[in-house]
Amino acid sequence: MTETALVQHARGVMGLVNGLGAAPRGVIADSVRVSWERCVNDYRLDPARPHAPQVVDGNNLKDLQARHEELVDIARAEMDTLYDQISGSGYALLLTDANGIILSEKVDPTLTRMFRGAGLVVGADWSEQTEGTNGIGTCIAEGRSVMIHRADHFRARHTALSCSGSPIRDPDGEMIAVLDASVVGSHDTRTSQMHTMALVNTSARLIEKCLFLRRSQPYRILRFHSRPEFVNLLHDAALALAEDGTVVAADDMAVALLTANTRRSLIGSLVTDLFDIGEAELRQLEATRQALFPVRDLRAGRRFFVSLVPPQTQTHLIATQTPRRSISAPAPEPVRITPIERPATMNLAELAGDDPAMLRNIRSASRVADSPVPILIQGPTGSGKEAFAKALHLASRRAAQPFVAVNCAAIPESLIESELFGYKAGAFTGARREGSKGRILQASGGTLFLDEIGDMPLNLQTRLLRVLEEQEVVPLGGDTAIKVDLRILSASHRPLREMIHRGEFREDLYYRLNGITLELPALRERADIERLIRRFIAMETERERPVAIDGEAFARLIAYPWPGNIRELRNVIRTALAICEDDVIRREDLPSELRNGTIEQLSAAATPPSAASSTIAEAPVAIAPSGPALPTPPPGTTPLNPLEEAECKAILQAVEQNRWNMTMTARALGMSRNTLYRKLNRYSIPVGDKRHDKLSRH
Ligand SMILES: Nc1ncnc2c1ncn2[C@@H]1O[C@H](COP(=O)(O)OP(=O)(O)OP(=O)(O)O)[C@@H](O)[C@H]1O
Repeated sequence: MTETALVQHARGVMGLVNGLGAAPRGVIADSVRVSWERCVNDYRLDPARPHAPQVVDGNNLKDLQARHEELVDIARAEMDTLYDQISGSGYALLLTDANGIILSEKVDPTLTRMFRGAGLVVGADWSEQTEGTNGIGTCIAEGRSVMIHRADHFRARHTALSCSGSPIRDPDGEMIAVLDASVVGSHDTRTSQMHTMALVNTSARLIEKCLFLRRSQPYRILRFHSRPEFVNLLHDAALALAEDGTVVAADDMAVALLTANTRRSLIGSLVTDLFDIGEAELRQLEATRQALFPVRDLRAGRRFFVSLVPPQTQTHLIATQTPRRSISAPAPEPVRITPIERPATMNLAELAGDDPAMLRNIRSASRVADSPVPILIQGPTGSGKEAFAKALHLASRRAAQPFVAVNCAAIPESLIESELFGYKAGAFTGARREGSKGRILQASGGTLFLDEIGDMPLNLQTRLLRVLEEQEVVPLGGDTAIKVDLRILSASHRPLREMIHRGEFREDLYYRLNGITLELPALRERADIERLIRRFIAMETERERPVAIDGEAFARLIAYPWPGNIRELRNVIRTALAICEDDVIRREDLPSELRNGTIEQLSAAATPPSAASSTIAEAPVAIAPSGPALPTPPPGTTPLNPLEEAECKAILQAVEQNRWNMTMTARALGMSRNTLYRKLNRYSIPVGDKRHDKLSRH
């Protein structure tokens, strides 16, 4: 901001507070005006006065962090998830205590300097009393979520910031922290900041939930939701119960679902007065741990599903991670499998199985299940993107409305427009006489799933964007717009971000579709492949009696890299079941690519998990025995600056230490796999070397 702009901002603030002038820019919300008044009248701050950030000293900071260790620990995992969702957008995620002191942060390492310059550092005091109106301090002062966008800030020097802060409360309802996402110098509009605000709010609620569950460990915890698939996920409602069934704590979701006024109004009630459940049933539920039981809310009559977690010493928050499979130990005995009925559609929990990445996806998705936040599903072909989209639709309030899937890659380019937007009678030669409604209109009220969105031609991307922004569609040959109400889910196996850089995909459409991104893992990366194989055999067999798979065939299915993912696995199993003799699947029932060679050769043939998220340069890389040497940049690319060189070295080192396992490398570097692949691409580090891939699989 120029000197003049700074002075103008300060003058505008003072003018408004003193009732003399107009707001500095646009319309200022009442809550911002009230905050500015607090800054001037109560804290005696001057918006123009230069002011160094107030940072607590190292020892005091350590004390503060130690005092909030449990909170910081819980928040870290959630901040990692949120960061993955908004990484690449230049945000700093900040956790502060109830006084606005930053306790921890999650920042893109390349932007650290910029955030430091803006005063967003661990230990800094962002209370309203010190920094004036801002996302953290004003959230604390108002006791609610706030978005402070650019010129809403009181101090002129903060007007490059956009901040979204959400309060975090302890199980007693006391505000103990703020979670904030801030960006410097972004030209995003206030409206596009709303997405970030919604995600920050959800993360703050989830941190509260984890804290609630951890602090309620000495009690029985009753968890409930109207949708059975949400029970025992972080999105459900929870009541902590004393031995005799008295509610000793309730979370906000319980307050909302039971339409109570406050947490306090639930505390002291007997659970048997809230639901039509008796003590005997509670005991039975406690013994079966996590089994679901249908109940009715005795006051409002709503139906819920409940589970009961017994008192425990270890937190039981979310599904535990399954250890990675070992491919070196084939099952020696044939595995017998009892047939099960094939469900018409699978729900989210069934699709996720026991895979941690999939479970994380469900957690992310369940936060926005009933909101209009659009979801972009990325994953390699056949990994289950459409199945996941359908399950998301069925888990939302729109479940009874249409789910309309459009595969942008399958429709000829010349027909996409009429297929999507519909047309009036006689709109073009060859059009049906009665016209066509179009897929967008068909989906109105329900969900529109845009599959292979990366294949949509650029000119139609522009039209689609307009439909999404205005929520109305004009059919071809028509002149009146028709209002639509759409939930948008989209999917792509192509790297959309790279397509944006190449000018093949509109950036504004990308952000409009990508409220959150879910990455579906390739089948070879799933931790629950053995369970999936068993389940497919059980589902696909048409026999009534059990079937079996012998150890050798089973080991081959586990070792094979599955370039076609779940779809390929299903087809291989269908064929094997059709041709196998004596109801036992053996090696000879498998296709040649799985049948030939040793098991080690099969697994060594694995291709890198790059197809979904990135196109990685194939240039060879030289790795010196003493440590990683930097790859030679391909001709025509800009040489690396010293900072990039250091980052490239650190990534190479981490990649080697983690034996080219990209998931572990990303975790070690504290970045998402997507970001890692982007950086590998940027630094021309190839991941296609089969030797490395083989190493990563053991
Ligand atoms: N977790 C799962 N368990 C069982 N079956 C699954 C699972 N995920 C997907 N499937 C099945 O695998 C097949 C492929 O899934 P789907 O069509 O959803 O993949 P996709 O990623 O959308 O594929 P593409 O990229 O080719 O469009 C479908 O028959 C689907 O029902």
